[in-house]
Amino acid sequence: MKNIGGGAVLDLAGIEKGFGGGVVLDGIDLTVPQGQFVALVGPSGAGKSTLLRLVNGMHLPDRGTVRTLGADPAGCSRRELRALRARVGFVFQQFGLVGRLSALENVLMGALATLRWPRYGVMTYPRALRERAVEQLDRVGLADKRFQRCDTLSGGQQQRVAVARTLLQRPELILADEPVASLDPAASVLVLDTLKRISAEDGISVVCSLHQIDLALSTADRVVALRSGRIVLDEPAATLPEERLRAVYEETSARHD
Ligand SMILES: Nc1ncnc2c1ncn2[C@@H]1O[C@H](COP(=O)(O)OP(=O)(O)OP(=O)(O)O)[C@@H](O)[C@H]1O
Repeated sequence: MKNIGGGAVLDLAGIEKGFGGGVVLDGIDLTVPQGQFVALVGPSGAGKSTLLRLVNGMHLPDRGTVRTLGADPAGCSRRELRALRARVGFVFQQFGLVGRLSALENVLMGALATLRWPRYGVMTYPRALRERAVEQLDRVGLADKRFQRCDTLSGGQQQRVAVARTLLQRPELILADEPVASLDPAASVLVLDTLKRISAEDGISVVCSLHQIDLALSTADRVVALRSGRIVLDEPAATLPEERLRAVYEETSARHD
C-alpha cells in the first residue's frame, strides 16, 4: 500500500459517526499533511477519541470517507487493515506496557506483528532488532533504563517507553490519545517534547488529543478544536490566542450550567 494522498497522510471528508442513535461526530473535514504535529483539543465527550479510532479503522464512519496513508480503512480486508495499522503508531493514556517486563522487552514487543512466532525474553529477538530497540530507547532518553522493569519506572518514563515501542514499528503517522493525561506537568512536557522532536526529525505526522491548552499551544504546529462532534477552530498554534482556545471549553460549560 503506497501513500497516494499527495502529501496528505490523513484526509477525513464529511465524517459522521454515532453510537446507538447519538451523534458523536457531525461532519468532520480534516486534512493533515506529512510531518505536521496536530493537537486535537475539546471538552470531554467532544469526539476526540472517536476521531482517532476512525483513522486506524478501530471504528468505521456512518457517512463520509477516511483516507489514512492513502488507504480507506472501510475498504480494507483484514490483512490490509493489519498492514495499515502497522504503519500507524498509537500511543494511549494508559501506556499499555507489561509491567513485569523490562523497558527493552516492551519496546521489542512493538515488532511482534512482524515476526513469525512469539518471543520470550530479549535474547530470543533478532540481534538487529535488539539494536534498533535500544536506539529507540536512546531517542526517548531511556537507554540506561533498558533492563529495568517497567513497573518500577515513573509514569513519564513509561510513556516514553511506549513511544519507543511505537517507533520500532517505523510509523508514518502517530496517533496519541491523551498521552499525558495521567502525568505531572514536568513529565507531560518531556513526553510531548519527545514526540515533537521525533515528529520533526523523522517527518512523522502526529495527531495528539490533549486537554491542556498551554501544552497544545506550546507543542503543536496546528490546533484543531472539537465541540459536540464538530470542528469549531482549526489554526496554527503560533498565532492562536490562548483566550480563543479557552473559550471552546468555557462555551461548553456555560451551555451545561
Ligand atoms: N464504543 C462506543 N459505544 C457507545 N458510545 C461511545 C463509544 N465510544 C464513544 N462513545 C460516546 O461518544 C462520545 C464521544 O466520546 P469520545 O471518547 O470520542 O470523546 P472525547 O472527546 O475523547 O472525550 P474525553 O476527552 O473524555 O476522552 C461520548 O459520549 C461517548 O460516550
